[in-house]
Amino acid sequence: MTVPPPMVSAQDIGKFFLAADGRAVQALDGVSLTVREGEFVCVVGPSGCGKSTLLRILGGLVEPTTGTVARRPGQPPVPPAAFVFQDFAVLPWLTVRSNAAFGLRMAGVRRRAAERAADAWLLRMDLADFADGYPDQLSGGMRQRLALARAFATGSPVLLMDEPLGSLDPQTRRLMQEQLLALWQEERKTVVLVTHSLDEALLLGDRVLVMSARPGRVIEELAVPFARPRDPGIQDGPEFGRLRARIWDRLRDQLSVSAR
Ligand SMILES: Nc1ncnc2c1ncn2[C@@H]1O[C@H](COP(=O)(O)OP(=O)(O)OP(=O)(O)O)[C@@H](O)[C@H]1O
Repeated sequence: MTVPPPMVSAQDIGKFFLAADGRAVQALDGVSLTVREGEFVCVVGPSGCGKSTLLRILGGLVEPTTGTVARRPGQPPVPPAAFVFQDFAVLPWLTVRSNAAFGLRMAGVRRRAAERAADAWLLRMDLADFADGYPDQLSGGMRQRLALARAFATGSPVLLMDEPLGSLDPQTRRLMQEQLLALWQEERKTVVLVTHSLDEALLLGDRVLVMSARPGRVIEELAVPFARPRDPGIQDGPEFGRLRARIWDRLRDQLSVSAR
């Protein structure tokens, strides 16, 4: 079997920020990872350990202080990576259609073509009836589906997701996890997803990376053994519980470090 090519890889990433009081804050320390084409990698870790910073560095929004990042070059106008953020990042002054087309418009695609791609994704995400409305007419779950439509519509092979379901109520979140699982199975994008939910990481990911308390390092990497396509019912099985307990054991130590 041939090994898929790396889409994003990071070598020995370190990141310092200057805090408001002038102190240097080390967010990341020696993080290395390679994400291969079609892989779904989930990142868990204590609050403030640098997960979002790592994702932004992988996507080129933030420069690392040390280390290097390599991304497979995109085929313009498709951006090499598209982001999905927790707070939906929808623009309230644009219609739902223009929001869905926004990523492509930013990549220089003409309005007509961008809106055609957006409409196709709005249809897939059950939002076609709202295309001419505005985001404030959408529920939280619908807004997050809009954010996903925008990212998928870009055609980017790499999706970087920062707690994309974190603002949703538990039932909507579970439904969205199942929807994301099905979408990934159809689209086979390369995904890096940051989450606080161990269940989400195990349900969706091929690998789960566990990060230490700040400065964030990768302290464990777990290959998720469940075959694809996955049935969301795996969450109720004993193997799922065993893996969740294993990750929690590693994480618990780090949470107590970060609480000190
Ligand atoms: N632009 C910035 N300027 C200064 N400090 C920053 C900046 N961005 C992040 N930090 C600091 O870097 C550390 C890591 O932040 P980051 O948001 O990456 O963590 P996180 O693991 O994603 O947190 P959470 O799980 O709470 O979202 C934190 O201490 C944060 O305050």
